[in-house]
Amino acid sequence: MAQFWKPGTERPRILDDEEGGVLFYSASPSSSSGFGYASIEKQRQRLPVYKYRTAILYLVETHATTIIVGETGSGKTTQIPQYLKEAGWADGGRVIACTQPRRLAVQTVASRVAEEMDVKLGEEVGYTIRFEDNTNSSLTRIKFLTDGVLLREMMNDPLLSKYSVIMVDEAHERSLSTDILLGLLKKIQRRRPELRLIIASATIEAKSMASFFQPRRRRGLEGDEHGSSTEPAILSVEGRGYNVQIFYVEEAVPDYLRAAVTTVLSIHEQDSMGDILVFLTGQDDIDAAVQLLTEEAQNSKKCSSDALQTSKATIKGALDFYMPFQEKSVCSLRLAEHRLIVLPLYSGLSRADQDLVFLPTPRGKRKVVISTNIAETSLTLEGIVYVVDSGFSKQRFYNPITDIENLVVAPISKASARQRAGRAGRVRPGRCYSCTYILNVLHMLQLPVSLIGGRNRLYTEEYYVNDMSAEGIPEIQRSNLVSCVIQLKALGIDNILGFDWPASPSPEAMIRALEILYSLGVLDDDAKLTSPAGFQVAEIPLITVDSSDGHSMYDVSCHARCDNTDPMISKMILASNQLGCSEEIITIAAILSIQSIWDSVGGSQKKLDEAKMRFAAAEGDHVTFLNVYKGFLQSNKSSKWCHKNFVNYHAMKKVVEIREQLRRVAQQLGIVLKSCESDMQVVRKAVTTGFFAYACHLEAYSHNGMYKTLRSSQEVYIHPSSVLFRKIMKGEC
Ligand SMILES: Nc1ncnc2c1ncn2[C@@H]1O[C@H](COP(=O)(O)OP(=O)(O)OP(=O)(O)O)[C@@H](O)[C@H]1O
Repeated sequence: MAQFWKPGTERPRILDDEEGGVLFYSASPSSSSGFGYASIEKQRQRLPVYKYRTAILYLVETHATTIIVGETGSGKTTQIPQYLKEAGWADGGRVIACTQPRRLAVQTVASRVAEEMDVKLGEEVGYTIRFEDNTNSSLTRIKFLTDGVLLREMMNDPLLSKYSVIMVDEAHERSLSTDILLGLLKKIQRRRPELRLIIASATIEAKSMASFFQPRRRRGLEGDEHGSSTEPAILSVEGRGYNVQIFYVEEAVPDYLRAAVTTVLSIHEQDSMGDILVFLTGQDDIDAAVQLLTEEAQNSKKCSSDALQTSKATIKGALDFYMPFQEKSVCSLRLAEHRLIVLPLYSGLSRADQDLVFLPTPRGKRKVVISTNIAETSLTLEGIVYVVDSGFSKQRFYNPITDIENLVVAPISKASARQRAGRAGRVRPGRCYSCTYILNVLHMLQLPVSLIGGRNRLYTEEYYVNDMSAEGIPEIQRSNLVSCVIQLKALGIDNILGFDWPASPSPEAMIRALEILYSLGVLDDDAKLTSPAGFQVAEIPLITVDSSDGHSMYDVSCHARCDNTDPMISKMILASNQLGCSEEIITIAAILSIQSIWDSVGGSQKKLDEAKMRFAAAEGDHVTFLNVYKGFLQSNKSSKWCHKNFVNYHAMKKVVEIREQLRRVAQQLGIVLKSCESDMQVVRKAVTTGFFAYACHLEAYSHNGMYKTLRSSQEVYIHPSSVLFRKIMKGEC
């Protein structure tokens, strides 16, 4: 059977690498035992990483960089910062930082560590994510933050001088921000030899990471003036919390979404109690899965008989429990009657909706969390026993020649699959039902992966066979680099092409990014930030949600990952100040940050199109968005109104949340908050000021709505989800 990972089998140990000068350190493997309901201190001591406490502290003391590889759930994230603090690394006002690629992980891990240390979150242990700083400058000693936020901190403190140790966690993810951060930290180390770096992950290629941190001019192991070695050390933490059994489907499944839903129902019918975590790709998939689960559960005999046996009081108790959050989710209410509580989890949800997944499951119920890869790393959801892995995620792919960035459903890497499985087995044994086997089958049969359920339209066999690595392609090599360039420029890195990257970006993408920034007036003739526009654009924090579960393919603009900067949106906001339409443009910017505000699941495509037409503006989607937002406010932010108009209530709540944050940023930048009332001409001008690089013209001879981009004569079409699609088809535009 084509299994690529079996739990229980020995993970290959990392060996000495004398040539590369990498030190290997291994303490005796730990034997993990059951946790039971031990005190928090006992639980901490039973984690595999505990046996390595002394070794970790020794390596951090004696090496500038330590790379720690340990199984998921072994205790890297929650324990190592505490060990460092106990050993005095936070004395004298210094701070220990631990970065995460995702905001949700930052918040949950920080609260767990605060709980373990029995301190109030925001004091000794705090966190910072974009727009939210829950730290105290004089009290906080352990700080969790996204890698993007740490990059932003460098704008004020380029050497990150308050930090004694920086732990870059989940480094295998190789997000854009992580790679920029790693390059900059390496630079900082040269200026601050006393700074300690820890690079941690369950699935990182430790040797290649170590060779990146090798000093260019080898100074040997005798060390620097601080008595520590500049050679990186690698530590392998052996052992895991609980066993996770892996199951693969025997044959290729035609539709991973249906397969995932069926697996959930069969677990529910056949397996013992325990919550289920399902990994799908994005909001659309997840909403569809919730819908399917509802329908299937209603047809399920077992569920119905269970529902009959469940006393009314129990049902009512469960409904009351989830009522504040579920009033809009009719599906979940119906499923609660069948003992299943289904909760979506993606970054486009408001924080309150995301928090639901952490609530304890009511007695006699089973919680099903359907998530994007937002839950793939660092999260511990206590009740999870079963993981169902679709084997896919949404990934961005940028083509610098056509300047088009698409977010496509693509196969995940082995590293991701291990991380997903690792969400089980953290507080009790678990099981992972993996659908990733279908990829191997297709590979063996030499079939294009795009055959799977028709969901992988842009994924070729050639890509799979030749390019897909065990760890996935670093984001920097498949992204638009506009936001990355502006960040480095803002940090005073002028020679971007000569920057020391862990993985080099393509020169074409880099040149294209420089071109765009120059044309936006953000960079001058010497490729330096202009004043004030360039600096202001760099100041506006990114407003898009995590791209990893992000945007529809319609949004081909440069939406970047969390806590970055999106210069086109920033430029649009700045332009709105002069044009007197900042209120409208901030609304548009907030909506652009959401995957979709439309509810595509509740009914037929025809009904959705009709609903869209009720808001449609001749000017296009941006003005249509304003109409939807206005309607939502007029309805008093009603979920019923959303349901009736095929508008996604969760998304609209998130829009309101982001809009508020953006208004605050705009005010800080001195932008006057002003509405242009009904003058949509100025709104269009502001949008064009930001996004003119994507201007295109309708080909006169074209009968099928073909446009060509002004810049590269690339053929493009209006996306079917646009309100202009119908008009163009009817020849009205
Ligand atoms: N919120 C929580 N509730 C209960 N137990 C938790 C919680 N967070 C962590 N734990 C326990 O601590 C263990 C270690 O978690 P930690 O996040 O430190 O592991 P890790 O090695 O960083 O794993 P990963 O790489 O998967 O994030 C978990 O396996 C779990 O047993």
